[in-house]
Amino acid sequence: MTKAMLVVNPSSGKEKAEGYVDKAEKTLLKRFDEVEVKRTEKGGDATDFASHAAEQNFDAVIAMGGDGTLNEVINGLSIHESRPAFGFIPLGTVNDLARSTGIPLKPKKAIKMLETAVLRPMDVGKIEEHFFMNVLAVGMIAQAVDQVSVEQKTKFGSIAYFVEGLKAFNRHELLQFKLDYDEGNFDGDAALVVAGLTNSVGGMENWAPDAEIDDGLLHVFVLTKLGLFDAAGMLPQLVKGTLKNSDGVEYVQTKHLKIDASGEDLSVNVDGDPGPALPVEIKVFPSHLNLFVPEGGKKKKSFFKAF
Ligand SMILES: Nc1ncnc2c1ncn2[C@@H]1O[C@H](COP(=O)(O)OP(=O)(O)OP(=O)(O)O)[C@@H](O)[C@H]1O
Repeated sequence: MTKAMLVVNPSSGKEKAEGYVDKAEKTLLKRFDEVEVKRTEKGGDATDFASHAAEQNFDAVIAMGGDGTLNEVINGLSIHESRPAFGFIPLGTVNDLARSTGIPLKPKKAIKMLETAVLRPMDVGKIEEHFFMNVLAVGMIAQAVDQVSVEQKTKFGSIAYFVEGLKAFNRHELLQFKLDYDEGNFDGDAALVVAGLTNSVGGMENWAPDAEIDDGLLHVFVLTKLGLFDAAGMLPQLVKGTLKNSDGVEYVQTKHLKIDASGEDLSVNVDGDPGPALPVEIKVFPSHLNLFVPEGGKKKKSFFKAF
């Protein structure tokens, strides 16, 4: 007998989640013998539910929510030896994992996709004691993104990030960073360090076109200049998918990373939410989870059918 858990954050996606629960449950019942629906009430619930599902040998945990909820579910699953398959119905503002895998951004379509979805291995990162699925960012702009409140996101969606990001350009001072990666180190001034597992970062799908969700690598970008003028110069490269070649950008691929910075008390933005303070150690767990992705997606060789 197969069992799936549907973890719903009713506050996510401008509080529209509830309207999709019935449809999602019915769709999952086409694939699984039993579906348990769990609604979160506060931060931490989604992690506890997912962890419980792993302990109870559920076959799959499907998250319905924004990146915060997805990150929590990944944390609940990743600590276990035996991990249920992971799926999600995106409801938030950014949804880089959906953008990177062809999972529809529209909830109705994402639910429909689950009927025929296949499993694909995905890497998970670990920063200190916390797992992540998309991206880490450190610098003044990342600090600014941390200032966006849940209320602002619910009301204004991605515009809230944009406004806070623009404000931060006024104080884009360079910081003294020290990075250690597999094949070297960086010791110098930078405005922003971004380390991603996915090709899409902050909703920008061409950020790191080389990145695959199962390549076992962190794609690290060190932006050594980042005034409004420099950012405008990088824009065409970002559109073309060649950001790594931009003037003022250092790019490395690595499995391990240490980040430190002197001066400011900086914390790391993890998958769009505030995370631990520097210094931090980061490690990739290759193909740690199996993710439901659209049938016939981009990279067929590592897809497999289950349930
Ligand atoms: N019932 C609830 N009411 C209010 N907040 C909740 C509830 N359940 C969970 N939360 C909190 O809501 C946070 C934000 O959720 P999430 O990121 O999934 O949605 P979002 O803010 O709409 O998406 P995004 O961050 O992509 O914009 C979670 O990290 C969690 O702490």
